[in-house]
Amino acid sequence: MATSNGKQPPQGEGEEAAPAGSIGGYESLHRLLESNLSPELFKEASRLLLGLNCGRALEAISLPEATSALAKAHNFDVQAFRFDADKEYLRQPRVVRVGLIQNSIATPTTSHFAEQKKAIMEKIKPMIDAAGDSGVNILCLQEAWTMPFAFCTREKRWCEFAEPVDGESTQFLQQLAKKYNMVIVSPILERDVNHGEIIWNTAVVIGNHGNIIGIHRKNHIPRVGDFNESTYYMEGNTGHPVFETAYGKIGVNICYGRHHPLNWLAFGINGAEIVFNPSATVGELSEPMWPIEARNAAIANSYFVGSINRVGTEVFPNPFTSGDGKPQHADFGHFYGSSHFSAPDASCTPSLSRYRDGLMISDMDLNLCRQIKDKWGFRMTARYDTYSSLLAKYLQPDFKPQNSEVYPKSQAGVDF
Ligand code: BAL
Repeated sequence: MATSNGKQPPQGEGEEAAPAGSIGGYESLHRLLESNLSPELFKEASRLLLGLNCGRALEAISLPEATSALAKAHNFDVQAFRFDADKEYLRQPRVVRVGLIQNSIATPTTSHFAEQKKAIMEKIKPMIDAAGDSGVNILCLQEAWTMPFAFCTREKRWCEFAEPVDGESTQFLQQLAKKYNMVIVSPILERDVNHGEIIWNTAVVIGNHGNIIGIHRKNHIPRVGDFNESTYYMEGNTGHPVFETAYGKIGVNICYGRHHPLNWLAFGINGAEIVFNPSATVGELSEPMWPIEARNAAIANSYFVGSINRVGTEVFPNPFTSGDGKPQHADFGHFYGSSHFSAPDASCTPSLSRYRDGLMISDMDLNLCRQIKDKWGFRMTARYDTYSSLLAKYLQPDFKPQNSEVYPKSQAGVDF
């Protein structure tokens, strides 16, 4: 159920310009197609783009009026869909309601840091209330949600946004987790007070009783485009933890880690049923990849994936360059939102807007994970022994790729 019609007509002559980040005035590709195709054609396009769950298109689910009222009052979108599983003889359905929040920053990056943080918390509070009012069991926020994604600047003053695992933002969310009996995944900039106050890109997992279940630190740190995150933090040291929550087993693959299939695999091997991908990424760099990588991870690992990306363009006081010879600039470009869920059966929800704040909710029957494992047998047929020995060899200094130079032609002239 969407609160905004999402069908922005293309801007005609003299009309105000299309919203920044829209697709010619439309919120998303899905909305563009919905507005320009016949219902029959749109249904076919949706089938091809979003797949089918249990043989049918995903059904939207209706939410309480309180949720719609909050969305309208605070100008964010809400969409909600349901993933079913086949009925089983020996197991009851295990339906979990999961939410994703995407948002822009709330004040300019030139504002006082305390004001920036406070304004973001005030902005997402009604969105979390909407999730709570809707009965969301597990909610995930976006990467480094408490701050602008300032890691392009290489300026170390932005480290002041870093906080201990049990710091201000965790305390803010613990109250809401208890209030709504909701697990909350909170990706922040962590100040590791027990290890020289170094900084990590960390997801704090807060239990539905307001307890801190655990943390995960971003495993893979980008050195691409303006993403100068390696200036601030190192690769994580927490492995691939899967957190046993009251509602199911969850993992967190933070942003750039989505480009690494083995990262996704490790969470699957550790038993994840839902893996969240809290991210911050921009169109020119990654948008063609965005709908593919998480969906493929869900398929390959037979689990659900919740992909979250922030929205908006964040302009910083001091220009910087990407070190690519191009002119200096003061922003990353447009963070394109497009948060969505992917399922193990290759179906997925439409995406949230490319430019508006939004809450995406999904009911998912976790029984689907094992049903797809049984159907496709990807874990069974994975031949991990083959790949683990190849990787072990690859790590040796004297490794040589298996190709014709290494394996001389056979008598018949056929390469091995
Ligand atoms: N935060 C890194 C950007 C990307 O992987 O798309």
